[in-house]
Amino acid sequence: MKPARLIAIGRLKPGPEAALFAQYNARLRPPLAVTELPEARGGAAEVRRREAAAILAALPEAALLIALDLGGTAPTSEALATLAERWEAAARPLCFVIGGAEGLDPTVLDRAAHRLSLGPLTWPHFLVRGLLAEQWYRVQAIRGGHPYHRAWRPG
Ligand SMILES: C[S@@+](CC[C@H](N)C(=O)[O-])C[C@H]1O[C@@H](n2cnc3c(N)ncnc32)[C@H](O)[C@@H]1O
Repeated sequence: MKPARLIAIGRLKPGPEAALFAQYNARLRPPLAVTELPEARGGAAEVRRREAAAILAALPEAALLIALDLGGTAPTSEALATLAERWEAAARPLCFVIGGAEGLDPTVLDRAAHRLSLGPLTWPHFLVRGLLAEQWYRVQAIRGGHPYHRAWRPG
């Protein structure tokens, strides 16, 4: 896998969510490089705007941005593996973004090359880090033919 960065709102304290992320990120070759940005204060729209300014400032200029967003498309793990190949072929720094409690501002969503949903349920942003790391590890397993991923669907 090519190197990828994760920009995430909030400081993840030691606890189950941090352990989950660390467990899967340690299996990734290479692991996701994480940039944490502080949660903004204010009304919901103001929080989104301020966090968006920080996200866009932290983003490498040529980055291929993948926004974790409930309103995005929710691929199967196999389809995510295919998307990963396409994203890597673009030869741009791959950067995932996870929003805060108020979600991502439209300026970030508009900048995204892809809006990735992990399904229609709303997950806490700190848990999304672990879910993303697990799926990115699964993508690595799918691409490498590793038995961690067992493709099976009920007939
Ligand atoms: C608590 S959620 C924000 C909820 C907010 N009302 C919204 O609609 O985006 C915090 C962040 O976690 C991520 N997230 C939560 N659930 C998700 C899902 N099902 N798919 C993709 N990302 C999700 C998104 O990046 C979101 O900005």
